[in-house]
Amino acid sequence: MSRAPKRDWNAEVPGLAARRGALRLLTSVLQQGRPLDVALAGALNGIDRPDDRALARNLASGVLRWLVDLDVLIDSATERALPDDARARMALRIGLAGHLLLGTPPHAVVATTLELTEGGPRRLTHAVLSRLLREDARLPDAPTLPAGYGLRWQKAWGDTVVAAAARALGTEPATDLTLKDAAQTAHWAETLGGKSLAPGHVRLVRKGALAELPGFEEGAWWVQDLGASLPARLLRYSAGDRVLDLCAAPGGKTLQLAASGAKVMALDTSDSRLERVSENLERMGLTAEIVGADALAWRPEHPFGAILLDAPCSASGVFRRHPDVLHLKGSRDLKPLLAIQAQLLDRACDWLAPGGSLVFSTCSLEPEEGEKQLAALLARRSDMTIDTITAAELPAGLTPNPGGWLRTLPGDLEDAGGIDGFFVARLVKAA
Ligand SMILES: C[S@@+](CC[C@H](N)C(=O)[O-])C[C@H]1O[C@@H](n2cnc3c(N)ncnc32)[C@H](O)[C@@H]1O
Repeated sequence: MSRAPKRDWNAEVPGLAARRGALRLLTSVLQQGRPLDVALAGALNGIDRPDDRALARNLASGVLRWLVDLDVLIDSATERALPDDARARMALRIGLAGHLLLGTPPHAVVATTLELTEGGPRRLTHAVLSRLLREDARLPDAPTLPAGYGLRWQKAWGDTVVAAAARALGTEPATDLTLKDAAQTAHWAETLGGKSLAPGHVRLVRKGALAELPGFEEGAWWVQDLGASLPARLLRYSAGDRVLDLCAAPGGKTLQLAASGAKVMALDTSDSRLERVSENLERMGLTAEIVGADALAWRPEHPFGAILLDAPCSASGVFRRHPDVLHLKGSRDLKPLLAIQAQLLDRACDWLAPGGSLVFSTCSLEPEEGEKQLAALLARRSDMTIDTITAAELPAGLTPNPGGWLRTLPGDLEDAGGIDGFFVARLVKAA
């Protein structure tokens, strides 16, 4: 049997390879429910040029940030709305994102969008696009949050936070680095031309290939949002203590704990994600004991002096870096996640030595995955109490909640480039 020749995506209309990649990425996220990062390898397979790959990712990310508003524009130019999953709608979203966000000239937008529509309604697509280009269609100042999230966050945090979330969604966030050696903060901030908001943290101002920056090869830093670095910073332990990083992969917090001298056991149920923990540890020249296990079925041999539980959650707090989280169906259904979080919390409390420290964190903006989960834990366990987080332990500009925990929200540190949405509570077990 003869095989169809492999298609050369790089030998077509200029810019088309990237747009085909963007289309496959968006189909994977919006129709198959795969996170953007997971979809990348498959969707960009066969696209060789790094700039085409980068453009495909930028277009897909732009569409995901501005999806609601791009659809409003498309619907304003058709009498009968195109189905949500129609190829023509996807092609129009990509074409408009290229034009309105990346400045692709109209003739290139029309040529590539019509090619992408392949087998779909070309005349209709052409008519919609021509009308929007002729009328000089614009996007609003900030994206509209996808259905559900605007209302949910308005109820939980109020209008100011919702407006800040919309601004954050429309902005590609700066890259944050965590340093292996916090004593070298000033050195690396200067060498990398970045800004430090906390010891051991550098926020990069310039863009570019991270692997080419000073310090990458030698393992002086890794990429981690400032918010994501706070849970490990707040855990109480001493160098040499046995610390359990429960739900550890891909390992940002494992690296922090190992770099500060703890004897870390990094446990996660996902073998593929644990491979990334091992790779990250190796690049950084750090060590930890890696355990691949379901924490709900596993038992430790000895209690731990400190446990970090960075629990699986909706991840709605990291929408700035991962705008796909706002469109993945699974992230909207909190129930199964809430049940796992509660069970993991109980396991962590049971495995803690008397007087031990527990940090519970979620990268979520949903109170059910933070404040309410904490309240329920305190109500059902008399052996755990809050160990109050103080302002002195946090980067300047962040304030702990009077209840003793930390909640970071859109709008926090906005002038310095913002921070992901996290909930962090520190608890202590009765001695
Ligand atoms: C929020 S991520 C952890 C991120 C990680 N702490 C870091 O900083 O890189 C949650 C992790 O929980 C893991 N997980 C989910 N359910 C689990 C279970 N029952 N047992 C162990 N790990 C679990 C997932 O595989 C995922 O890697």
